[in-house]
Amino acid sequence: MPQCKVSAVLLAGGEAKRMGRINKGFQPLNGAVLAEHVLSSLKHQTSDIYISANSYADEYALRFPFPVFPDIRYDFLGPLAGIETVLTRAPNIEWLFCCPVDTPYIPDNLVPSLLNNAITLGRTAAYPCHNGKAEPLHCLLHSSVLPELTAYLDAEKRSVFRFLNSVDAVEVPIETEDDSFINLNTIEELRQAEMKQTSKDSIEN
Ligand SMILES: Nc1nc2c(ncn2[C@@H]2O[C@H](COP(=O)(O)OP(=O)(O)OP(=O)(O)O)[C@@H](O)[C@H]2O)c(=O)[nH]1
Repeated sequence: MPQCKVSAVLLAGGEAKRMGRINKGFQPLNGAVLAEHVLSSLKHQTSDIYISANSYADEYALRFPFPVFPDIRYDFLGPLAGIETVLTRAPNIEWLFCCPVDTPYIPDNLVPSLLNNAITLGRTAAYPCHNGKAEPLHCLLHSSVLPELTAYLDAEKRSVFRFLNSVDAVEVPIETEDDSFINLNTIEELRQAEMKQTSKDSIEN
């Protein structure tokens, strides 16, 4: 298989309405903030990292050593707008793995699995399916999809899943722990995740 470069975008440009519009990625969970959990996994799986942020772009730029891009259209058109921005502004992207800031437990072999499947099948996009549920926000895209993505957003379409199907993305079954794609949208969900991890730690020790 040819050597491929995979970049990552941390998607942190949403409004976080269900969390009261606070800076979701900076909320603590088990000794690190959400963004740190995701970034540490991305560092092992990708060659360079970009951050897609809007309201809290300055905070991200101060805290993390990665380029931060606010959406180029206007804020809050959804995650595809952040992905379009990074594909447009970041230099030399070949493949881009997209990852929401609120999924702190992504599996360590996720990016290689998506890439292997996309390349083997000659596709320009891939996304995981876990426990029978598609996870389109954790997609891998080849940079060549940018014109289709721009046309899709110009047509005022927003669904990530439908976009992936329109570019014939491959769905990749991922067998891993149940919590791997857990998505924390409220303060209550964050608290529950913290409690679950604490009780898991005390059972293991
Ligand atoms: N760049 C960018 N990212 C977005 C946008 N909307 C959502 N995201 C990101 O996409 C991921 C999934 O977003 P959602 O959970 O649907 O939205 P959210 O803003 O995080 O939360 P809610 O407002 O409560 O729905 C999160 O990582 C968001 O930060 C957007 O307009 N631009």
